[in-house]
Amino acid sequence: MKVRIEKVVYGGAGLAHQTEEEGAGKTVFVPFTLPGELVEARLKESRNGFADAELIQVLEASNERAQPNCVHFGACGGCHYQHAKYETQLELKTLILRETLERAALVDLPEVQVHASEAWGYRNRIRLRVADVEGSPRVGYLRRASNEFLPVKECPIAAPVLWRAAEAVLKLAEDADTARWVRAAAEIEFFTTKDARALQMTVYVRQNQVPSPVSGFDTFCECLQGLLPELAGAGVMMLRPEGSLQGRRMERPRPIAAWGAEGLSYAAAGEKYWVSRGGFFQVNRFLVEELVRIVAHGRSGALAWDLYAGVGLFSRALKAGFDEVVAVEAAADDLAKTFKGPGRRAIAATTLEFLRGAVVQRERPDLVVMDPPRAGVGAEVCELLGRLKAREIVYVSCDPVTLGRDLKALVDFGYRINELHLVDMFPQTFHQETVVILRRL
Ligand SMILES: C[S@@+](CC[C@H](N)C(=O)[O-])C[C@H]1O[C@@H](n2cnc3c(N)ncnc32)[C@H](O)[C@@H]1O
Repeated sequence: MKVRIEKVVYGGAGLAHQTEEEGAGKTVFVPFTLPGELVEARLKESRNGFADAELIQVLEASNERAQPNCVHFGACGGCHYQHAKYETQLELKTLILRETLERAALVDLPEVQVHASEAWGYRNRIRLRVADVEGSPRVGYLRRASNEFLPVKECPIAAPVLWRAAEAVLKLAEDADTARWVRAAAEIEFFTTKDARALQMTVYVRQNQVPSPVSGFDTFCECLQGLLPELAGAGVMMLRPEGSLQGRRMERPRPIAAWGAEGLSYAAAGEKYWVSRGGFFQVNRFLVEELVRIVAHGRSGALAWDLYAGVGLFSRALKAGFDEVVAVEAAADDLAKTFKGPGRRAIAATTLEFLRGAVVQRERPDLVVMDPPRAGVGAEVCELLGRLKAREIVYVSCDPVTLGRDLKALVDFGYRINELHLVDMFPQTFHQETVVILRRL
């Protein structure tokens, strides 16, 4: 079938309508296409009124098309926009953000301020799968829209040291002393600092494949460090056997071996953050400073709350302008160790637990910063914030759909959207990071 792409939607696909003759005007989603393009596509899956299609060929290409930088683009599930020039990716994301917020019934939106990234080599963390291909271990990601392993030989969105680390691990599969650790690994995660001088590795091993003795992990890491001097520390996490009933419900990896440093000291925005192995840190090594500046710079008052604080990235920057900063984080081990001293309080709690208590105490911060996971903050958090009446809220979001839902609730509780920032933390992918500044009316 031939269709003309009208726009690109959240998720990365182009949207088109089938002709009346072919499909009674049904909406079709075709990946790797751009607005205005005429494409030939094959229908894959049809739902009520919608269909997913596979791109066969571009018949009339957009001027915004670019040559993908990675040989795996299209097959790999990681990237969605390498076929578009970087400036075009930013425009697409801006349009998608506006449209998603408007669909959530938000009106009078301010202009979107766009903050671009380096387009390549930006990721400070990658998590690779490891699988045997024709007798040799290979690393890779998941094939697009499937659970199938895709062996890869490059990942140009990752910091080069991360890919060098993957190659060094595979090299150790050639040595009888170290091969068992590579063969036992189900997944391997690498995390590096902004300057790429230090690196952490986490090896995920299935319970029924743990090499014995586990003490041999030290030798493995020492050999790896010989090839990769940046390696500062490493650990082994045990996963439940694949397909086990418990594993499917909730898989909590358990540490079973460790070598070297337990985390990395990550220098960003004039501070040093301690990130334990496996702990959260913003993934784009070039945009962290910009993100911190948008969230915290120039804000001041008596009391600020940093909800979903992670390692305290925003909390520390906020301390420059506030007498007291309270950082709230559900997994607060690193935060509790590092965010202390006069005017600094780290609280190990969920945001909801914290806010329920704060309402009872009648606390009233000047500023609330919140950076939740994809699911957003949800209805009860918005309602409690509506009662707490902070002067300003800064909402950092990685999902425009849940953001729209939460913003609508906050607007209904008396807030106005003053600034909208698109901070492109994830170039080449459909993922987008938004910072919204809300003020009380
Ligand atoms: C997107 S990260 C943001 C971290 C931090 N703001 C930063 O920039 O480094 C979300 C954080 O929220 C934490 N978290 C998840 N659910 C939570 C909850 N219900 N209450 C508090 N923290 C939560 C996670 O552990 C994670 O550290």
